[in-house]
Amino acid sequence: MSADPVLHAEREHLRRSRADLEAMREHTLSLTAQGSDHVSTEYLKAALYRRAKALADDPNLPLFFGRIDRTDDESDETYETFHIGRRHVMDGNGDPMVVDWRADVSRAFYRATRADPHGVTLRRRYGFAGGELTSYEDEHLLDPGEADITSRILTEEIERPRVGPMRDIVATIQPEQDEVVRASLDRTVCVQGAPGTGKTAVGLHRAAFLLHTYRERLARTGVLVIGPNQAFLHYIAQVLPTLGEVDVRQVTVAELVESVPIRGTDNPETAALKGDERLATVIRNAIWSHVQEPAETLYVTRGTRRWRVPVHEAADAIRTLRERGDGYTTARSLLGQRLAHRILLRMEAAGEITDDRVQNAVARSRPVKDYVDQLWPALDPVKLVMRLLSEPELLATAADGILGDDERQRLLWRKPARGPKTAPWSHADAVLVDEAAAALERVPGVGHVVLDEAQDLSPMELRAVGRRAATGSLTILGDIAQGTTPWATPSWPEALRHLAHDDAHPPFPPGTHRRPGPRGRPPATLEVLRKGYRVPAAVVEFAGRLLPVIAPGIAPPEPVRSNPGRLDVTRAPGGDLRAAVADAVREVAAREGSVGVIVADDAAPEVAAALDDAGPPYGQLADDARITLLPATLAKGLEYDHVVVVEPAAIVAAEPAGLRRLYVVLTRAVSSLTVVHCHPLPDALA
Ligand SMILES: Nc1ncnc2c1ncn2[C@@H]1O[C@H](COP(=O)(O)OP(=O)(O)OP(=O)(O)O)[C@@H](O)[C@H]1O
Repeated sequence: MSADPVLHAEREHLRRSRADLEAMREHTLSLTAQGSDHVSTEYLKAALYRRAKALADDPNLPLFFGRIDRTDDESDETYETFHIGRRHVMDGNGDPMVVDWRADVSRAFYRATRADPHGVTLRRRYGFAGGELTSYEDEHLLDPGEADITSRILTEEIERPRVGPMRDIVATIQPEQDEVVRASLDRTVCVQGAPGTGKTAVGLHRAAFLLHTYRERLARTGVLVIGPNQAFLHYIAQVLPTLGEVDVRQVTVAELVESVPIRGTDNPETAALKGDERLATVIRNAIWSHVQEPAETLYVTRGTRRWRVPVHEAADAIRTLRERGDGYTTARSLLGQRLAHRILLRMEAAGEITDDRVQNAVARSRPVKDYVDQLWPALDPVKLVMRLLSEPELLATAADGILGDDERQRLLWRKPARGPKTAPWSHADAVLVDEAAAALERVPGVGHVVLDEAQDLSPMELRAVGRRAATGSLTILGDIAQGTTPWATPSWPEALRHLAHDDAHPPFPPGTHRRPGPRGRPPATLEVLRKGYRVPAAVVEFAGRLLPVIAPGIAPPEPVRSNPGRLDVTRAPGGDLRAAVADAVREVAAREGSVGVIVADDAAPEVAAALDDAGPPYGQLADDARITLLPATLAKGLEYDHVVVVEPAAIVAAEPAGLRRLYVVLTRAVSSLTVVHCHPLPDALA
């Protein structure tokens, strides 16, 4: 028995909670799935199986990490106690043993302060080793004599060595983060935050919160998480499943717009132009340029009679359809019916008996179909964009008054493509195809989209993301100072404008009357996270020297960790970079925690050779090794206890936004940063 009666009682509560969870699981397993038919029985079976799986106890994760005791406003007497954990656990009577961290009662655990205690008399945090409760920490929020302390449990969580993939932060979500996590589903929230302020963590926890709070709605519509690349997705992949959410799709931007085989790359200028929002108008112009003014009367023969739709009536039908604001294909699909309707009116005027079946038959008749095909031809998004990038005349018409001669030249492929399978598609082209597809027909969206590293997306990419959330909301996470693409967003209002565009109201057809938007999207709010949970003070000070140059007006994170961390800047003795790198990596490898060796992309083979010769064993990004060698362009969003940055000058020289890349790279460090160089450091750092 533990000497401390409080600890003893809490351990007892943990033991009982575990037993209750096991009972819940056994109960679920004992249920027989009995649907009305085979399919629904199988469906129920699967649902029960998943529920039982979700109720499995992970012996290494505590069932609860905190507790609040509350009093109601009237009397100080009646206490309610809630243990707060990753999932809800109830006893045999249905009373809560542990409440889900996302439940409404749990909010006070995260938000209560001495100034605003939310009715909380006691907040308790627990220390755990493995799954076993080892300590606790109490705050009596109503006791004026008790001083504010920095939670040791929070400090330990922040300062623990980082090994393996990203973990959840449910036990220690901070008030400014909780505001974002618990923002309601109808709110789009844009988060600007310096490196390590917890943007990614907050975005994933908001997804988990929304899935819990709006379970039914989101089960139907879905949640989508979008990250910059596979390495990043791999790093964050386990966070949502740990929180019990296994149904969230996590994709890269490239996967989001996957429609053509990518076999080419664009130079930065061309990619920037293809990402420019003017291309949305060019694409719509190209699409709508296919609609012709009718020049001939439409004749339809039925039985012994011939009916006609005169040119001005056909033109009228086409004009009204264009003005509806629907996609090209959607509007096209209505034209046959509209023309048939005109014929029906004539039939009725002539005394014929008609009904819907007659109208449908006329709409599907050969003459009407041919007429529609000629005036409003069917289009395919892939072929349309292929032609736009191959046919100077089509591009010239579509870009008239929008792009200059040189810009049009830049867009055209050097050799016109012969077919969609062999065209030299680039990622930026795939984004154009996505835009074309949306201009033809609206794509179904999801209930919520979490977009990470949003500052790097082009306007056209932002549109592609925004349309996935056309009927939902977004969490947009990023840092203007970490924007490294040539088209990185200069400001959040600008990015939000692209994200919130409305495909139903494209910038075309020009001169036509537009209906007001069918749904007013609520405006997005911008939140700024300031406290930094990753980068220690010494490293913040060093990397922060770049900020006035790369992003004036953006503040560095305010480090929460008490340990100032360690910074070593080493000029390679005798100009031998390889030896100096191997030395540095060997030295930091002796410390506890993960190691990231970050180099200019070009230099990766050389540094790999140096480590092979004289360094400790290491792996590449996918290997999950303790020491990872990684190219600078893949470091974004990741973190390592000890970071060795090799030759900053080379990282800066490698790309136009090289100084921003360097800022990203330097801010991956959790405990120590070692900079090894031969060439002088960039002025701003020196
Ligand atoms: N409230 C918290 N409690 C404990 N750890 C936290 C908290 N908030 C963030 N962290 C940790 O701080 C680190 C940085 O968080 P995260 O990667 O989400 O930051 P970020 O703002 O997305 O950084 P970057 O801009 O570099 O991508 C992670 O290890 C995360 O778990």
